[in-house]
This record gives sequence, structure tokens and C-alpha cells, in this order.
Amino acid sequence: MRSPIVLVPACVNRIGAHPYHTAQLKYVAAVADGAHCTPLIVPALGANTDFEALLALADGIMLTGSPSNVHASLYGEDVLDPSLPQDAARDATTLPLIRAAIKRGIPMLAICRGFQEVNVALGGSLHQAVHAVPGMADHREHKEHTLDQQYAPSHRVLLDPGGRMTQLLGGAAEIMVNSLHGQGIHRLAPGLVAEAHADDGLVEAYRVADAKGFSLAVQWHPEWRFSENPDSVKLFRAFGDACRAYKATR
Ligand SMILES: N[C@@H](CCC(=O)NCCCC(=O)O)C(=O)O
Repeated sequence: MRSPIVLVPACVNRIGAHPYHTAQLKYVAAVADGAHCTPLIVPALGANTDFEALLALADGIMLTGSPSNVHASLYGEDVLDPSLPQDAARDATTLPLIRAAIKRGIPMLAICRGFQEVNVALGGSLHQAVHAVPGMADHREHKEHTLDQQYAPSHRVLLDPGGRMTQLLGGAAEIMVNSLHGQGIHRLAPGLVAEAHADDGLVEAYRVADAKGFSLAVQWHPEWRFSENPDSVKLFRAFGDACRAYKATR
């Protein structure tokens, strides 16, 4: 029996003279080795995407992190810092794909930029610079640090009791997470329910309230060395189980 297929939408990045559709290895590896599903990298073709063809194949969708920001116009604002990277092709692919996948009840896991884009796709908004908001902490990584230091646990998140996240983590009230983002949830979209908060109040995880199956999003990076972190192992296993269950219903 074939393994479930998980869509992993790509970014567009310039490497040398040419633009490429890219997906970081750590995300693809976490789908393959943590969820035990077959990752299928989806090119960022925007409106030229055949969404129906992709959704007919998909048993799950995982939205990855990326240095680029979701374009502020998609939540009705001007871009505050135009020097930060954008990825219009990814936005034009992921936002319709997210809405269609949720409508179909396809299991979804969204990470960092992915967490932010699901919120925007459903009508929410972002803080464009969390660290500039009075009372909020700086959630960015130190670029001069090694990758191991950047992705090391850096702050706790409090899990909402009764939430899906605490349930799948065996009833934990708080966990330590890494943090590599400048933007964050401002207005949570209708239909999303917060599952975890940082000490400054920032939403760090949410679920889609009426999702037919697994539908979780996290601001941190469980894919980083997931096999060394028991919480990340549980998260990817639960996502994979949901994809297997969805596949069995088709
Ligand atoms: N640009 C947004 C999203 C941040 C994000 O996804 N960071 C991860 C980048 C590298 C990786 O994928 O590990 C923001 O700054 O909030």
C-alpha cells in the first residue's frame, strides 16, 4: 500500500543568476522520516497551479517556514520594511491552496511562515515587526550565531488546557521552543483557536476550529532535528497518522 502524499509548497529563491523553486531539506525530511509520508514539493506557480489536480493527490499539506514575509497587502497594510524579502509567487500559490485544503478536510501542519500564511489566508493579520510592538519580546534569531544556537530552545510557550496540542503532547502545560521570526499573529483569523502563547502574549500555536481532521500551526520550528525532541517526534507522528487516516477514507 502506498504511503500518504503530503504537499510541501515551495518558495521561489534566486540561486546565482536564476530563480528556483526551493524547499528546505529539514522540512522534507521531517515529512518523510517523522510523519512517514511521501513529500511532494509543489512549485510556486500561483494562478497557473492546477489546485484540483494537487488536492486530488494530497493526503496532507505541510506549510514550511521561510525567510520571506507574507505580503502585507494581503491583510490590508503597506509593507513597513521593503528591505525584507517577499515571495509573491509563494503567496499566490499557498493562500488558495490552504483555503481549498481546509474545505476538503485535508490534514494540515503549518510552521513559522506557514503558520502566518494560514492566518492571512483565513482573514487574519500580522504584526510586521513583533519586537517593535510595546510590551512584546524580540522573537528573532541572532544571525551571527551558529545554526545550532539559532534553533536551540529559547523561550517557553504555555499550552492552553484542553487544546489539541497539549493533548497530543501528553498533557504538558508548557514546552520550550525555538524562535526565528520577526513577524507574528496580530489578529487571529475567524475560525482559528489559539492553542499556545508566549509569555508576552503572542500566539504561538493554533488549530482550525472546524477542521474535519488534524489542522495545527506553530510559530516555532519542530522540524529542526525533530528526532532529538520528543515533542516534535509526537507532533510529526500525529500529523502522519492523520494523513494515513484521511487516505483510508478516500
Ligand atoms: N519571515 C517571517 C517568517 C519567519 C520564518 O519562517 N523563519 C524561518 C526561516 C528559516 C527556516 O525556514 O528555518 C518572519 O520573519 O516572521
